[in-house]
Amino acid sequence: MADAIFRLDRIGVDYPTPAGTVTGLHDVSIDVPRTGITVFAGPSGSGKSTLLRVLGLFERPARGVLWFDGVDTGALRHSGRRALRREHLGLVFQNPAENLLDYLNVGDNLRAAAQSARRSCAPEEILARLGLGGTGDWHVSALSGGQQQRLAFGCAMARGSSVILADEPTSQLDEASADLVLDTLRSLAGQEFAVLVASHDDRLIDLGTRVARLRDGRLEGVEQR
Ligand SMILES: Nc1ncnc2c1ncn2[C@@H]1O[C@H](COP(=O)(O)OP(=O)(O)OP(=O)(O)O)[C@@H](O)[C@H]1O
Repeated sequence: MADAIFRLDRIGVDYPTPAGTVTGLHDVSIDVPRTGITVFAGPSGSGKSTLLRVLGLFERPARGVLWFDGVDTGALRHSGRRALRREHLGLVFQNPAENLLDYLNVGDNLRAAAQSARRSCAPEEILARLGLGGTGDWHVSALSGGQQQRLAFGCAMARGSSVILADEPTSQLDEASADLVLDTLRSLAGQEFAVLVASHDDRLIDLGTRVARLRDGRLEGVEQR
């Protein structure tokens, strides 16, 4: 793929356990496009979270090469990986509370996210894009779980992230809140981000512009839509 933000070549991850080595990923090779929603789908234990941790530069693979925007990330030292993460990668975890600072209001969460990437941001503009206009001075706990997840995506936008990585962003939400997250993903799909999501939620998988199916740590197939 000419315009890939990530290129993975035979990535393998091992976990040492008391019972022996568990292989989390076996020889995963895939290109991830610079825009659109790439969904990593698969049953529990298939390697989705492991793959997102590798892509988020939290986990160094035992084997294979991971390029980010043409850079071989395996050749980077810890500080280089951290800088790349800070400048380009936004993370959204499954539990809304993990994504936000509960002692700051909504607008200050966006400002803090921007500052962590040494940027400034216009909170009201981001909130309006997310359908959260007018909530800038609200306490985070006044938002529903779905709105908090929307704000977490907003924090990634405030950081200027070119890639947003989301691990099961709907799994801890009721249906109405999950709908808010799905709407947010729909609106991000046409924008300037690569959105990478791990999920086994069929409604989220349906939104994928590229769906990579994993099973037992192996890539079973990639569907371009
Ligand atoms: N820290 C770890 N130590 C040992 N084994 C691990 C660790 N993390 C993941 N694994 C193993 O690696 C494999 C892939 O796990 P992973 O969590 O990536 O799957 P998943 O598809 O995200 O599952 P789920 O949907 O349940 O979160 C599984 O066999 C799992 O048991």
